Amino acid sequence: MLETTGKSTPHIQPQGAPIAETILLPGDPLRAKFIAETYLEDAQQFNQVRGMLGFTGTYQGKEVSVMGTGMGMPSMGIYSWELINVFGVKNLIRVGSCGALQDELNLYDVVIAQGASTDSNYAGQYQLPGTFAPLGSYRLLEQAKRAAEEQGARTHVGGVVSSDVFYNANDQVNHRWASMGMLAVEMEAAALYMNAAAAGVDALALFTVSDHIMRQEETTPEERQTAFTQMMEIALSLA
Ligand SMILES: O=P(O)(O)O[C@H]1O[C@H](CO)[C@@H](O)[C@H]1O
Ligand SMILES: O=c1cc[nH]c(=O)[nH]1
Repeated sequence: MLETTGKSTPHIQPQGAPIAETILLPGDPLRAKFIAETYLEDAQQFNQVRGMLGFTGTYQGKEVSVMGTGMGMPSMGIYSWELINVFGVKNLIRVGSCGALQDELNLYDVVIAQGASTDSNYAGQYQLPGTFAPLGSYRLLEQAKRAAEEQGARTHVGGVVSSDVFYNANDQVNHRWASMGMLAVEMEAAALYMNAAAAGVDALALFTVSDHIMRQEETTPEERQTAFTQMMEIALSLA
């Protein structure tokens, strides 16, 4: 466990409660609570600032934390940066929902984001002499793919789009990303991958397909909070 005594940030105040080196990061803090209540033994809450609930416990004897990150790259950017650079977290695994862009994806399928293209300018801060390609950790990706196969989960590995815009005024945007082979759209993975790359730690984003953009199919908010258990179990196996 990482020692947090005396450490706090404007957004994470553990008050001495531990944080593990491996953390699961759903956007929705109630999904974090669900994961802690369903899977963790001896869970202790380590954050409640802004309702962004965080918990630490054990899963099959291994230490693991789970915390909400909110929606969008600025929010993910803050929480993942603080977890990595202040609290020393080393393995960050996003467990999100996504909108499918390709025909072969169905509701509840699992997507593993090998890379995350984006319409955001988050990479501008690094002042690179070109365009950065945000990639997931290959080590975590291999482990996740193996765990998904063992579980028999319908899984797709490839690129996702991390968008700043949920309600886009341009109705062609998703079709353009689909034409470049992107599997799905979501809103945070690129910022997570960039913060991890800048700090030299491992990150991976897993998703459950919550809606199909091209076929106008969707799940309910209750299902988004709790019904994504295959993805959660794959992520927990990475601890
Ligand atoms: O279900 P989460 O993890 O929040 O992820 C997706 O859902 C939100 C949009 O409804 C965005 O945060 C998007 O990335
Ligand atoms: O960001 C997201 C997440 C789920 N579905 C979408 O259409 N977009």
